[in-house]
Amino acid sequence: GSLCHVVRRGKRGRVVTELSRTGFCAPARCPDDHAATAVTRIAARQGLTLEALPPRSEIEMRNVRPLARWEDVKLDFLIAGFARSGTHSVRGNLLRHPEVRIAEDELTFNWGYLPLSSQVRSYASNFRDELFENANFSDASWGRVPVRHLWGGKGEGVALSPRVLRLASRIPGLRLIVMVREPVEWLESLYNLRRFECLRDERCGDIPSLEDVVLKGAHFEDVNVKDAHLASALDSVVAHFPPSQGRLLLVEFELLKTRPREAFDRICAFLGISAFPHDFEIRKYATEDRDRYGNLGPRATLCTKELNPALEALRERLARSNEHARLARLIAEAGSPWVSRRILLNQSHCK
Ligand SMILES: Nc1ncnc2c1ncn2[C@@H]1O[C@H](COP(=O)(O)OS(=O)(=O)O)[C@@H](OP(=O)(O)O)[C@H]1O
Repeated sequence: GSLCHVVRRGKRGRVVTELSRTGFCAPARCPDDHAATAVTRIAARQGLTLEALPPRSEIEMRNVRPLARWEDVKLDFLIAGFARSGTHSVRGNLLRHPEVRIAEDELTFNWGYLPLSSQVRSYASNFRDELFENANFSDASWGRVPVRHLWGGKGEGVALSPRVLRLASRIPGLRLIVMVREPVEWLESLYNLRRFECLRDERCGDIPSLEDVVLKGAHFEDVNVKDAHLASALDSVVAHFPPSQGRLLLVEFELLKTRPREAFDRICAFLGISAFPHDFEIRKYATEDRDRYGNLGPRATLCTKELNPALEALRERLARSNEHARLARLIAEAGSPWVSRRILLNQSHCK
């Protein structure tokens, strides 16, 4: 397939208008003339004929770019969300697993209905063999080194995008791992990271207070109180990657935090790879933000007396959509043998 633009050139050959942007199917090695004929026909159907255009106009096909299919993407698993829920820790430890290769790039999959071939190629370059040549997989405690490596990646925004979820579900055999954190604590963590990132950036404008984010619906970057309704996003995840088909694993942040070995046993079983050996040190990643941003002031927290009204308002807001009960049900239905008290009993991290 190809994506092309039809433009009109005016006097002196300047492009006057881009008349249409269209996609059509043709063999990848289709000669230019044939492609031009196809495009001229498509343009004519839209009323774009030479006769219909002002004198001296020309129709020109430019920027023809070959398309690919989502089905052409090879990816075994994606850590698809949610941000601030331990996704770095899952990625970092799986990266040290000899049966797994993990893409260096963040995999946002922010592609169109048909991805460009160049997008698929650039994505696949994450898995070029030489990328891993120097990796050390000779740890004796792992025993046998496997032949087949699973290809994985992290794209923590994917779980929040029904469009990308729908398209990515076409990737053959793709399975998702989604980390779930109690929504109040999650919003607080996201707010703090984005605020610190913003403070570090000189072009950053006014940053609303956490109180205003909660009480007045103020938002900046990707911080929006509406997104704290994680269960609604998860409904979409489940619809496109049904756990009953083995396509989705939901892992609670609390499990990762309090019983990391169990969390990784579940992840390895889901992926069908060997469990981490007992002497493997499960590491924490992205937990150092607090230290990194220490010089920019204290973290905002909803747990102070002054912010108690905001905390209660957020809890009420979430209660109205039955957020915690829905999360607990989704986690249990996705096969988790354990749901934390934090989510099951709607316990605030402040207590
Ligand atoms: N193993 C473990 N134990 C306890 N806490 C952990 C762990 N791994 C990550 N974290 C906390 O998770 C937050 C970072 O999550 P992510 O890696 O998903 O963040 S990111 O969106 O990809 O930047 C960040 O949360 P906050 O510190 O509350 O902001 C990390 O401290």
